[in-house]
Amino acid sequence: MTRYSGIILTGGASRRMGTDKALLELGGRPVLARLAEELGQLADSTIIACGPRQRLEYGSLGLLQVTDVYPGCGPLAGLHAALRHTRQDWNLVAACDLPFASAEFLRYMLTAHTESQMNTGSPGQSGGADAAVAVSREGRVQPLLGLYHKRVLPVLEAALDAGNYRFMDCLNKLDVLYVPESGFTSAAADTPSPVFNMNTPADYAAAAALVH
Ligand SMILES: Nc1nc2c(ncn2[C@@H]2O[C@H](COP(=O)(O)OP(=O)(O)OP(=O)(O)O)[C@@H](O)[C@H]2O)c(=O)[nH]1
Repeated sequence: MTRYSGIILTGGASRRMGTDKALLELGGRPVLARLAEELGQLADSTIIACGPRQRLEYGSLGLLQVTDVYPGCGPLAGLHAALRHTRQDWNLVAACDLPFASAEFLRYMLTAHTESQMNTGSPGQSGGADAAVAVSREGRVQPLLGLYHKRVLPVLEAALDAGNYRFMDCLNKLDVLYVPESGFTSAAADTPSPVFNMNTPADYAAAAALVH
């Protein structure tokens, strides 16, 4: 059975929100704690890819933390830093501004990934696509919710070394499975979209209204 590590990206500046998005509370808990619990359902252990200041602020949550090797270079650098430390080849990734990223949706993505491996005739722990990323119902690619194999590290590192921090440019160099949210149905009614993106105070208010 394939084993997974978990990665939560929190190292952004949260400029639009004006406060650290990872520590905002939804349903009485910080988003970071919610995501750690969701990833913890599937991953052996979870790493937070954070900034240096956050290491102290997140201490009480008791999660492993790493800081970026390429500071100030965006989420690509966060994924790079985390992949250098995770134990498993396959890594489940969620950004802290996707508060409704769920184990249930990630399981759906894993099933899609496994099926694609079988369809391409390359089943096995390291066969098939290098990554699987979510695509919203509106067709927007969300690279910060998905599955990445450690073998993507050299591609990430080359891009960071070259000063190209655009995530999509990296995805275009990888074998990526794009998993549409539209094929996903949650077992629970009224489940918020797993790719709901929370960047501004208005987004936070909308997210809070979705939590019962
Ligand atoms: N480790 C790490 N994570 C990052 C970095 N930049 C962004 N992230 C994370 O990636 C996700 C998406 O970030 P963005 O919304 O693009 O940027 P942000 O800095 O969080 O927010 P803004 O300052 O409002 O643009 C969030 O979970 C961020 O915490 C970075 O340089 N390092």
